[in-house]
Amino acid sequence: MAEATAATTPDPAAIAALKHVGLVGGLTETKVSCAALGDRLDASTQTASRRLQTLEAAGYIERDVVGDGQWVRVTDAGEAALRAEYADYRRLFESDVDLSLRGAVTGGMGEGRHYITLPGYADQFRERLGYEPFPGTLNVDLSEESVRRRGEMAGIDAVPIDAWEDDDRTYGAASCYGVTLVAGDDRYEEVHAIVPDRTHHDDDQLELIAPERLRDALDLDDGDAVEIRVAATTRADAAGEEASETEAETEVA
Ligand SMILES: Cc1cc2nc3c(=O)[nH]c(=O)nc-3n(C[C@H](O)[C@H](O)[C@H](O)COP(=O)(O)O)c2cc1C
Ligand SMILES: Nc1ccn([C@@H]2O[C@H](COP(=O)(O)OP(=O)(O)O)[C@@H](O)[C@H]2O)c(=O)n1
Ligand SMILES: [Mg+2]
Repeated sequence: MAEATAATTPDPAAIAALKHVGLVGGLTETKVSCAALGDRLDASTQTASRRLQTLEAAGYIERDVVGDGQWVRVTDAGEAALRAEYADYRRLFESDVDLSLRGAVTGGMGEGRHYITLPGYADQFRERLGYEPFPGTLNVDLSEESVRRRGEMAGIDAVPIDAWEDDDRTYGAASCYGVTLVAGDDRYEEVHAIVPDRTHHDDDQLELIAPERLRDALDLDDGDAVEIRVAATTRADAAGEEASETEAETEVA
């Protein structure tokens, strides 16, 4: 079984250039000159040009060079990177992140069951999530809008599942986000969206685990619309709780 690898991520300087392209209209399409971009970034025209090349190579922008500049459009991957930045700021300043993703139930590659039941993962699920998941992952094909918004999950606290190895190979780490799965008038609260570091799926699929077979619990078939409400606890919340606990302890002492 081939192991998928993550693509290289542009550095913060390239992300700053991407933000500027977005601000001048690049989320649809905009004409950019490297001289103006350089001014804005306090860098030379050559540096600005290199940043655009980096962003293009990473698949974050598409470019069409013309005589007096270039038309630039931020791609979905680029927008997701900007939304991940946005999530960091929300985490800093907001305690109530409201993220709801939508999509349709779909079948996957039949591998979820294998991974979920491996002892190296199953033991961690039991200890850290407090339940033994049904063997498999319910796959959700996210809407275009939700594919763009899923980058915001970076700002929400996840339960980490560590990498491990056996005699034959290594197994990658994963993050579990507490979610509520809503289907019509029914909902299932004890669900986690599991995001493996290594996966064969693109960003458009989100995998869910739960103590029960969700297709039975919520009477789901392929194609059924579902909403995934990501729990509104952020690191800002957690920091606030820790601070008030410390204050309370100080008062008692
Ligand atoms: C807990 C967990 C760990 C995973 N670890 C790996 C891994 O180490 N290497 C890998 O190639 N894929 C890994 N995967 C991803 C699977 O290869 C695959 O992308 C996905 O889980 C298939 O699910 P499906 O059968 O529902 O389509 C992992 C998946 C899960 C759920
Ligand atoms: N909590 C869960 C996990 C998996 N499932 C389903 O259980 C089956 C096995 O999961 P899987 O991940 O091995 O298979 P696919 O998602 O690749 O089809 C699939 O039909 C999933 O949709 C579920 O209904 N509820
Ligand atoms: Mg699955």
